Amino acid sequence: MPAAPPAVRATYAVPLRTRFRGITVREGVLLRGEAGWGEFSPFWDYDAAESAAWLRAGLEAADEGWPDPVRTSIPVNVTVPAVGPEQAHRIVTASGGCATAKVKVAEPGQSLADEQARLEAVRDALGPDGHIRIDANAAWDLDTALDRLTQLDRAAGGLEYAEQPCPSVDDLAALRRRTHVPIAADESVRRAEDPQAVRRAEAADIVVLKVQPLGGVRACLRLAEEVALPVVVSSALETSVGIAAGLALAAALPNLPYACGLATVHLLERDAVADPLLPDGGAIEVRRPAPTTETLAAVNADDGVTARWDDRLTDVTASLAVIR
Ligand SMILES: O=C(O)CCC(=O)C1=CC=C[C@@H](O)[C@@H]1C(=O)O
Ligand SMILES: [Mg+2]
Repeated sequence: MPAAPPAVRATYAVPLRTRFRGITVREGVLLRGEAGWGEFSPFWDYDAAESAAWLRAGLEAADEGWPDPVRTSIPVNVTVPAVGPEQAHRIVTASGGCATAKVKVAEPGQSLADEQARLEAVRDALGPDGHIRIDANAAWDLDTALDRLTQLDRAAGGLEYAEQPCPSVDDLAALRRRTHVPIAADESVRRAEDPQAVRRAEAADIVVLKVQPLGGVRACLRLAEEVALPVVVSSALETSVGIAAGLALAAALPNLPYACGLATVHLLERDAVADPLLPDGGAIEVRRPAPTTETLAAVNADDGVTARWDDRLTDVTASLAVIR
């Protein structure tokens, strides 16, 4: 792997259609190497050391490419941000045929009633055969999680699983022993020193793997094998350049029992490619669309944002050299 990021690169900044994860504009750098385009877009709350994994993933895409796929299409969930019930209904109906919805809950400032109304609307839009999962982004303590899971499971007409209801692995394990709702670990894998702790503590039924924070497709395949739990591949809200890496992971996993969280390009107002990776019939085709001069111009960041990302790339490259 080269010590420096490829010289051919483009910094993008694209507004989100709905506030998500506290952000309203998604930014990052697209890198072009011998194997194609890669994406480097750590959120700003990831420091240089944590962002090294994100850079490894972008460089893997640009310089090496990915292992061969074993499937050609990936079933996906529609992602429903913390919006009101009418909008939630519309998002599911316009999702491109998704039979699974992932609903954000535990958003600051929202009540249990808001969440119940959102879940009821999503169930109405999906019908009785659809699957509903929730993501609390580690917001609840154990007692709150127990209470909320009971209430939200009822409002949803059954939950497929709850993603990261509590922050600690111990609380996830305790919760898992006391609820029938399956538990998925996300932050406990992607931001943890020791992603295997989840398996040792029997804290989850499912792990959510994201290519950028976990250092690339090959690193995720190794982790999936070691952790030996069903995997849901999710996005980090990338452009289609980053989503292609998630699809490559989902396509290369030996087993893929659940829909993946890769249908997030529609959360962006614009994409970096002309033929975005969006679902059709509830699945996204495994392919790798490339940006063009015109599509890059449409998402181009201004000089100030580009300078910030140039600095960040320099810092993260330095920490990558130390970590490697
Ligand atoms: O899994 C999905 O449906 C979409 C991706 C998604 O929800 C996320 C992407 C990026 C950052 C996270 O806050 C969030 C998540 O927690 O899973
Ligand atoms: Mg999550």
